[in-house]
Amino acid sequence: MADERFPEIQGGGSLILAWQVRNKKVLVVGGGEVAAGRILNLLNADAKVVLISPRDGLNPEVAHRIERGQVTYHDKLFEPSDLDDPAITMVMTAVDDPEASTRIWKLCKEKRIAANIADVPPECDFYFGSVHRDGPLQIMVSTNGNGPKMANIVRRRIAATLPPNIGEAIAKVGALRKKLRVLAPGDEQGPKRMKWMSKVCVQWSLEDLCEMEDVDMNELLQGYVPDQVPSLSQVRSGEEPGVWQFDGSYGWSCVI
Ligand SMILES: C[C@@]1(CC(=O)O)C2=NC(=C\c3[nH]c(c(CCC(=O)O)c3CC(=O)O)Cc3[nH]c(c(CC(=O)O)c3CCC(=O)O)/C=C3\N/C(=C\2)[C@@H](CCC(=O)O)[C@]3(C)CC(=O)O)/[C@H]1CCC(=O)O
Ligand SMILES: NC(=O)c1ccc[n+]([C@@H]2O[C@H](COP(=O)([O-])OP(=O)(O)OC[C@H]3O[C@@H](n4cnc5c(N)ncnc54)[C@H](O)[C@@H]3O)[C@@H](O)[C@H]2O)c1
Repeated sequence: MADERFPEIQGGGSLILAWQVRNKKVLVVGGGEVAAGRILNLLNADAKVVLISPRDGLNPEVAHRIERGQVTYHDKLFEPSDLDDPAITMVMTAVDDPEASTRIWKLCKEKRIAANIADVPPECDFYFGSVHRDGPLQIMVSTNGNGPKMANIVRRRIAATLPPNIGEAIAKVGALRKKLRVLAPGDEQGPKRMKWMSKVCVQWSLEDLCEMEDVDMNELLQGYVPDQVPSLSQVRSGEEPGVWQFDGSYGWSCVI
């Protein structure tokens, strides 16, 4: 029976997460075009990438990453012992050899290592999606295996509707939240902190958030204790929010 108070379950989706791989070892097998995309995503997430692929099949982008020392490279075909390092948290294969792929997948399952075998959905613990990135903002679109190209099209459409400065505004909010946690540390402040931050995000325009400098943040934070959210112009003029100030203009009102 449906109960309007709670969301209906819609099975068949993926659990979409933002996996933190910073400084964690991820093994990539294969050095073609698909691997180049995987490596880019991993490096953007600050992972330590270990790449196994014979030099003669390297894609130019992958070769560039190796030259720059952005990945740890082993010029060879995959061997089972490559999975012996217990620091490996994830494996991605993008090879043009389905049998090798399946062997690697089985070994990963024995070792309980999460794996993505490009092009073989039944052998994926996780799928990739189409990602839009703007500074700290990431948007991933998944069609859950139905239409990867459609994921690309939807992602582009979404990106086209976003304000151009949204990433910058979010970065400023991140800096403000950091400062707030220093000013008002502790778990007991949590609910007040969260409410106040939400108000700032709702009441300030994206333009004002982008414009916010370090000194403005410090001034704005003065509003935290009295639970007020002054606007950027109030912050800059030192006005208090909600306090009427004479702006130099007179108005008339007639009540008949
Ligand atoms: C999103 C993206 C991310 C990325 O890989 O980075 C991604 N595929 C992308 C492109 C793409 N892949 C393919 C085409 C050719 C056109 C077409 O088939 O549509 C194009 C288009 C192109 O190349 O432009 C071929 C293809 N892909 C898969 C199969 C196997 C199969 O379906 O059985 C086949 C062979 C089908 C066949 O033989 O017919 C499988 C998967 N591909 C996924 C992700 C996962 C599901 C994501 C989802 O459903 O949303 C999943 C399940 C597993 C995985 O690989 O993680 C990236 C776009 C990024 C971007 O441009 O923004
Ligand atoms: N999921 C997707 O989005 C998607 C899109 C296109 C293609 N694919 C599939 O992904 C796979 C890779 O595609 P590609 O275009 O990058 O292929 P590619 O042929 O350009 O590259 C394959 C790479 O794997 C290396 N390789 C082969 N066997 C190896 C082994 N045993 N150990 C280590 N390295 C090995 C090769 O030397 C080469 O560098 C293919 O199966 C392709 O059909 C997936």
